[in-house]
Amino acid sequence: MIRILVADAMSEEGLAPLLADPTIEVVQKKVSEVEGELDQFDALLVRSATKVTEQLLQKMTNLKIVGRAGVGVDNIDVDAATRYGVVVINAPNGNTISTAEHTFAMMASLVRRIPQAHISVKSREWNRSAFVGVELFGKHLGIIGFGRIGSEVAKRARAFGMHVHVYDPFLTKARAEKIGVDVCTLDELLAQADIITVHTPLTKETKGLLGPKNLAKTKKGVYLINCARGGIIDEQALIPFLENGHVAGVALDVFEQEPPGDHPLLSFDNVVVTPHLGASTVEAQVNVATQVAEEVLKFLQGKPVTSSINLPTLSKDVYEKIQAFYTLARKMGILASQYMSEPVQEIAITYSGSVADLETTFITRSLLAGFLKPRVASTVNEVNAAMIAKERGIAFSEKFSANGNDYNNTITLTVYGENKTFTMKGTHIAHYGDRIVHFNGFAIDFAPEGHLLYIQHHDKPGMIGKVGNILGAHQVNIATMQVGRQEVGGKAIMMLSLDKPLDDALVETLEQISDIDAVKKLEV
Ligand SMILES: NC(=O)C1=CN([C@@H]2O[C@H](COP(=O)(O)OP(=O)(O)OC[C@H]3O[C@@H](n4cnc5c(N)ncnc54)[C@H](O)[C@@H]3O)[C@@H](O)[C@H]2O)C=CC1
Ligand SMILES: O=C(O)CCC(=O)C(=O)O
Repeated sequence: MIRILVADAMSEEGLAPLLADPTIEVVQKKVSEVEGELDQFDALLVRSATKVTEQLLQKMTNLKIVGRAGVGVDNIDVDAATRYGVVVINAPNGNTISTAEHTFAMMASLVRRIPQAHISVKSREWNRSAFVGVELFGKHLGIIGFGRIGSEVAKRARAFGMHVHVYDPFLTKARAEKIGVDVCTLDELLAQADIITVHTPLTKETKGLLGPKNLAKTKKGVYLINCARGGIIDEQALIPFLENGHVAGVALDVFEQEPPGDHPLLSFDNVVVTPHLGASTVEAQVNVATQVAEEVLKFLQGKPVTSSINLPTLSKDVYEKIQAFYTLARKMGILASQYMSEPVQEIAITYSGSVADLETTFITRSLLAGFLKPRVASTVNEVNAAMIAKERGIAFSEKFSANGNDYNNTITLTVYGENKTFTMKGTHIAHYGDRIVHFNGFAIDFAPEGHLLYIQHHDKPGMIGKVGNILGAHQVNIATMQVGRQEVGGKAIMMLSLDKPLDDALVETLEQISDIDAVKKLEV
């Protein structure tokens, strides 16, 4: 039974695909309520309240995926999750419209002083002259961060007759022209805008982006809005600008600390606040919960996910094309790791023929994961394989060649160890399966599956019989046997596929046979 912990409040309608699956148990409780059973969950779904820290990840030893029902993953230690091989996904566009609309609601509230007027009327006052606002029509709106939400805000601003100026260092000219916005530098935006709204993630570049220096470059009487992340507008820096009237008003949905407690900004009449409500609409909550539930379900069924933060994103089409090579690469990694039972410094992979045209990042990660698995005590998978290889000083590289070496496709793997170098070549043949066609310098043809026994010997009559007799005497049945040699009478190999794993004692017996140089059990 798969167990999923839904640690923050989420739409039941959105969770329906998980709740309907009889193989899944969904537990809707806070982390603190399931402390004793944290090691039993396969997936964890959160919004922004639950902090997915390294300590929590350490306790959730069976965890495979964290789903964030929303955009920002700043409440998740993604680096730690990656180290532990836990996939992190989010729901990037389910709450875009809600947050853009909330930004507009904040903008209107700010310039028409709606919250202040509301409180006044509720206090039984009728003071119309105290709440004269300004129009949005004809005003210059500066949008910092022109992604999903920023661009939806721009569309609405144009419908209101506003002039839109955009600053986003990662915005391509083509996209800006397509949407028809005025792209400018940050300084130009600060100098022109009557209202500035921020829609970037919180990064080390955007933290304090509107701090003392940049606030001083804004127009006198500017309005500021933050419905993105607390800290993009420096809260402390705002105070003198509000006190001296340079900033006419601020609308904040997000805070550096949430909840903000008794924050000095809350005492200003012209500071309008909401408790992180950008995504809090029925529609957005259904959207994000549905997105994240569907993605988690796909992941747990072994299908590709499209909104991962720490895995390369794959479309269904691409996944279907690479799936066979992904499996072949994993098996090659496992075989090579067992064969090279010594420290390795480098893994070189060459993709040749049709596989060279595919998205190979995932295939390479699969090979690395297969290679590292027998060597690493903790979870190793496509999420953390590259990171673990790096940590352990194993360099890896990819090369591509149009020529498939007599096959439609091949993956060639070379592992450089402290004492030796090992090479293997594999291919995938449609409707037939995976084959290893080159192993340790020998041309051969075997399926990388099950209990394999590699024997390196001298090419002499009777070798197969000697091995067969010993295995037969110990009731070990040989399912298949492939042989290869470099030259007549020279070095040769046998690759046997057995019906059961071999005892170490039997391996030692086989090693005693004269003219046998090496015997290795390989389990795939
Ligand atoms: N208040 C709320 O409830 C919600 C808040 N958010 C927050 O809103 C923000 C925007 O979300 P989306 O539009 O979905 O993200 P997005 O990723 O689509 O857009 C972010 C944009 O910021 C730009 N950017 C990055 N660094 C920048 C910099 N140094 N200067 C200027 N631009 C920069 C990026 O190029 C990108 O275009 C995020 O912080 C997200 O967490 C999102 C949903 C709900
Ligand atoms: O879950 C929420 O309500 C917060 C949404 C949010 O901030 C985000 O999606 O980045």
